[in-house]
Amino acid sequence: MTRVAVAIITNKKHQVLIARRPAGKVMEGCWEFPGGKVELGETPEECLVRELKEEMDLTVMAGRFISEISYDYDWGEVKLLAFETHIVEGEPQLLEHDAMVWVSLEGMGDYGMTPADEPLIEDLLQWIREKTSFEGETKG
Ligand SMILES: Nc1nc2c([nH]c(=O)n2[C@H]2C[C@H](O)[C@@H](COP(=O)(O)OP(=O)(O)OP(=O)(O)O)O2)c(=O)[nH]1
Repeated sequence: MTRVAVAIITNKKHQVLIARRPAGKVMEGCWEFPGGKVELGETPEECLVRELKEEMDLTVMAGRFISEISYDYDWGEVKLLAFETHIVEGEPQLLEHDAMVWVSLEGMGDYGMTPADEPLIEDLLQWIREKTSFEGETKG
């Protein structure tokens, strides 16, 4: 089983950053959350700091754990671990993807996300509803 840490990065409009896997990779053309395989001796949070620097030249801080999803591909099982992730410094660059977009979770259905992401998006919808209603309350 491969553990994969994925970054849920939101902007002020509550849109989430997704990026497209380039030609030549498995699932080429699929959209995904930035992130990657957790290496030996590394926490998922450390993995996100490393991967976001490598993939997008972003300095990030992994925050709260949101949800995990296991999915069986024909080449093996992946477990996606999703964390709320904050940009500390930088603008996202396309170093390993061929496109990126900020999109609302409701609009994500229009993008062909990787199959493992589909059940995760359900959890994220619940998470963002709770988050935005909480923010609404604290704003008075
Ligand atoms: N980053 C990311 N990976 C995902 C998502 N959904 C999903 O099934 N995956 C899979 C694709 C890959 O098999 C794995 C992530 O590994 P990776 O990005 O480090 O590796 P890769 O396959 O792109 O390339 P490689 O390093 O194995 O050559 O998890 C997602 O939303 N984000």
